[in-house]
Parts: sequence; C-alpha cells; structure tokens
Amino acid sequence: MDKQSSLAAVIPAAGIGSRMQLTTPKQYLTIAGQTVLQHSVAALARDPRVARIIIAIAKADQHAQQLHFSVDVPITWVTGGATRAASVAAGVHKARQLGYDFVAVHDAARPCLQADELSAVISAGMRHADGALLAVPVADTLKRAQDQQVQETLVRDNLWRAQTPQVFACDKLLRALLEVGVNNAAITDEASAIELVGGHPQLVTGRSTNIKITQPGDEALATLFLTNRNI
Ligand SMILES: Nc1ccn([C@@H]2O[C@H](COP(=O)(O)OP(=O)(O)OP(=O)(O)O)[C@@H](O)[C@H]2O)c(=O)n1
Ligand SMILES: C[C@](O)(CO)[C@H](O)COP(=O)(O)O
Repeated sequence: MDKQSSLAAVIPAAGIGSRMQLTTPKQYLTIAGQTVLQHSVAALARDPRVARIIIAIAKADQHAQQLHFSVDVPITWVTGGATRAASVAAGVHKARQLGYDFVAVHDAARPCLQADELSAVISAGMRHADGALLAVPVADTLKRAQDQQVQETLVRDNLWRAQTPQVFACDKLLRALLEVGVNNAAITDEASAIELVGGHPQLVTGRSTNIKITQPGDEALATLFLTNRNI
C-alpha cells in the first residue's frame, strides 16, 4: 500500500503589522474572545489532514509563549525572517525536516477561514502538480491612477484576489522560494514564487469573509465575521 501523503500547516506570524498602527502586532490582537493567531490556529486544526502546525514568529516575540492553544494538533515554533517569504521558507524547511510532503501556508492575520474553504484548497493543492490557493474573483471596476487621478480602467476579466491558505508540495515550494529569493519584493505570496519558476497554481474560489487584517477597521469586520458565522 502507498504511504499516505502528510501535510503540515505553516503560519507566518513574524510580521509587525505596521499598517495597523498599533503597538502590538496584529496577530496578537484579541477579537471575539481570542487572539487573531489563536483563531487562525483553531481554523487550521479543523481539517483532519493538518497533522502539525508550524508557526514562524519574530526572534524577539514576547507574546506567543503566553498563549494557550486548545487544539489536538502538535505545534512547532520556528524563528521567522525579515520578509514574509523568509518566514514561510523557515516554516516549510522545518516541515520538510519533519518529513511532511505538503504544506498549507496560512497568514496568521486571516482568522476567519472556514472549514469548507480549507478542505477545498487542501484537496486541490494535493491533487494539482503546481499546488492551489484560495482566491476570490475581482468584483469591482478597476482603475489605474497617478496622483489619485484615473489614467485608465483595467479589464477585470480573469483577475482574482489571492488569499491564503496556499497548498504546495514542500519540496516544490521550498525550491521555488530559494530560487527566486526570499528578499525578492515580487514574492508577496507562495503562488508568485511558483509562477516565477514556471508553475500555474490552481485557483480555488473562496469567500470575501476570509479577510487579512491589514488596516485599522479590519479587526471590526473580522469580529463581525467570527461572531456571525452565517454571514
Ligand atoms: N517578516 C514577516 C512579515 C510578515 N509575516 C506574516 O505574514 C502575514 C501577512 O503579512 P502582512 O499582512 O503584510 O503582515 P505584516 O508584515 O505584519 O503587516 P505590515 O505589512 O502592515 O507591516 C502576517 O501574518 C505576518 O505576521 C511574517 O511572518 N514575517
Ligand atoms: C499572501 C497574501 O495574504 C495573499 O493575499 C498577501 O499577498 C500578503 O500580502 P501583503 O503585501 O503582505 O499584505
């Protein structure tokens, strides 16, 4: 019988959240009774295929050790890097060291992920050679501007907003991240690293409720989504 493929989740949680303009990094904000990171960990632990959760935190982090995670999945901590891609690479490297075949990378700052979204992207990512990511088709009319004056309206056909989780074979993702370089500003997500080495990850339609807490006000929206699961 074939060995069953194993999957670890990797959570980049080493950012400072500068756009939120808070003194505490956004992953440690408490919303709906738990920190944003605890919500994200709980969301990932809901899929039985997630065998371990690897969390990349900043070297000087003083918040993570104070948190309790009520999940059955083992948690491993690694030190993140100066960029999101460097933090992800540290987590994927650990996943490979521990013998996992696949990784599901999920931003600490996306606490509203739902179980069916996670399940769909894991299935697609383990099936497609170039992996898969959750994404939402662009619904608004798009303008390119200069000095806040419209220069042109873009054709929005086939444009998607990338989210996480993004699911790839460990070896493939690690090789791509190292080849394109973790300090490369073009690498804003895992799929972009795979694209730059010639891959075509599969898009899995998610929901707009899977927001990334990025700017002031996003935490109120996330609270609303977490407390009203029928939205
Ligand atoms: N060096 C970094 C930078 C970001 N992240 C993580 O990547 C996710 C998404 O990044 P982003 O929203 O850009 O977070 P920050 O970099 O913290 O925010 P900002 O850009 O506003 O400073 C977050 O969970 C963040 O903690 C990370 O692990 N390591
Ligand atoms: C990975 C990501 O969340 C997908 O939308 C996003 O690319 C992170 O980007 P940011 O520039 O760090 O906000």
